[in-house]
Amino acid sequence: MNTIDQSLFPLYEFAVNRAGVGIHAVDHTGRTVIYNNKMKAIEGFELEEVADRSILELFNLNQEESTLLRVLQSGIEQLNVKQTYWNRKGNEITTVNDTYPIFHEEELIGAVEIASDVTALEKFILHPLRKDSDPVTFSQVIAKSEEMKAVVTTAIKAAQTKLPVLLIGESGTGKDLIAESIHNEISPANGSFYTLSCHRSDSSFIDRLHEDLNVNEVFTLFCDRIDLLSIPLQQKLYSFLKSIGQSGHQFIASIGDDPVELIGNGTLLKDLYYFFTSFAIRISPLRKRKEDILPFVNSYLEKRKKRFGTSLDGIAPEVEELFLRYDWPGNMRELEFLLDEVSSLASTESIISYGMLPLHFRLKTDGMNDNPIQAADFIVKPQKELLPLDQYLKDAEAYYLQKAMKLHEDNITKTAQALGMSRQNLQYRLRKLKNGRG
Ligand SMILES: Nc1ncnc2c1ncn2[C@@H]1O[C@H](COP(=O)(O)OP(=O)(O)OP(=O)(O)O)[C@@H](O)[C@H]1O
Repeated sequence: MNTIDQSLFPLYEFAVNRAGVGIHAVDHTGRTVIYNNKMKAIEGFELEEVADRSILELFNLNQEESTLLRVLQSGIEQLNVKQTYWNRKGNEITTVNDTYPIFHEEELIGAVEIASDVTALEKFILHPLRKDSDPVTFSQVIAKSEEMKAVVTTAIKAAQTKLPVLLIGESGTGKDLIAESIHNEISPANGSFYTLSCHRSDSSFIDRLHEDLNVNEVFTLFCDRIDLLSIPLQQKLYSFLKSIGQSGHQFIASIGDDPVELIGNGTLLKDLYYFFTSFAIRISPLRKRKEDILPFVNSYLEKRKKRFGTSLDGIAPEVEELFLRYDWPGNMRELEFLLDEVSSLASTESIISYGMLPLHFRLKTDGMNDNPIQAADFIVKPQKELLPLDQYLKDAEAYYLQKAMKLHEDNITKTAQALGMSRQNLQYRLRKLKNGRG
């Protein structure tokens, strides 16, 4: 870069950081060199965590999975690649990515990924099973766990008394579903069910509430994620709610975190919290009530079969085990999304096998083990029972191979070279390990 270019650098930096799309650039070795503010927001990373680390390390990806690396290797651009995933902060994100190789004087010097965050848009696209479906009622809520049973019991009570309700739970736990079920449980029935989505940041929608809601009918108003509104907007909403009075309406709100914490850190207005909290209903994350996973899968497959005549009606034991072990940061929505993806690709299969799971899910869950082997397992201690030598050597081999693979970014050729063995031999041992893990 000459001096003139360098003096323009603050302009470039400003423009990149202000851009409404995520920008991630790597140099020819795969090191991150640009990672703008929007990309940080999308992927839930901070710049310090990203700088000077390869994308393989960052995202725990293998080479086939990373579009940036694929483009770096092939030199061919990839356009309009849609990805849905749960980012570092556990938020569901859908992006459409364009990834370009960058050449300078005919030499490939890096690659740039431009990501458009279409998460909000995606929310408007209904899942196939919810399209044209019957009104949502408690009969559709899967509640095998004690936690979920208690949620349903309290929610029914709230519908009977018509007192305001505050639903508390992570994204995808079913707050929306419970809100709509409460509305449809009310007897005699309320008029319209309005959802006020607080995910948006403009204030005009609160100003328009007086016009948009028909205050002459008895309605249900669900204020979805009030904790995402700024405090001045929460104040505005609170004033509006007080001005219309309760007069038979059902008021429901949802928040994504513990209210005490939210009030403490200034993200939730105390008055608004008290307005809604006649009934505070906490919906636990799915990882804390795994009994609900398989009933949900069965009910999903049954509904899909009925509606679309698909042949899937169960899951293989190894998939079942994986589903029960996985933590589901995106909760039921993540599970539902995964089932949508698998079933849309299925043709004549009747059972969901491991091989039918999408690559991104297999990669996330690969190596998940109840007791992953740790270095400390090889230390011989007087109070520890000794393992038979065979077992010890097998565990040591597994540990050593895993570490060696990680060191070489899961590259079989490089790892085999470093360990002084053939690729085939390494592949055979890795396969054996994987099968042995069952
Ligand atoms: N217990 C359940 N039984 C059946 N379906 C469920 C259950 N919980 C969640 N779902 C389904 O999972 C998906 C996500 O649920 P929902 O949209 O209600 O979550 P949410 O907590 O409102 O998420 P967000 O905070 O992101 O708005 C929906 O399609 C919903 O029908």
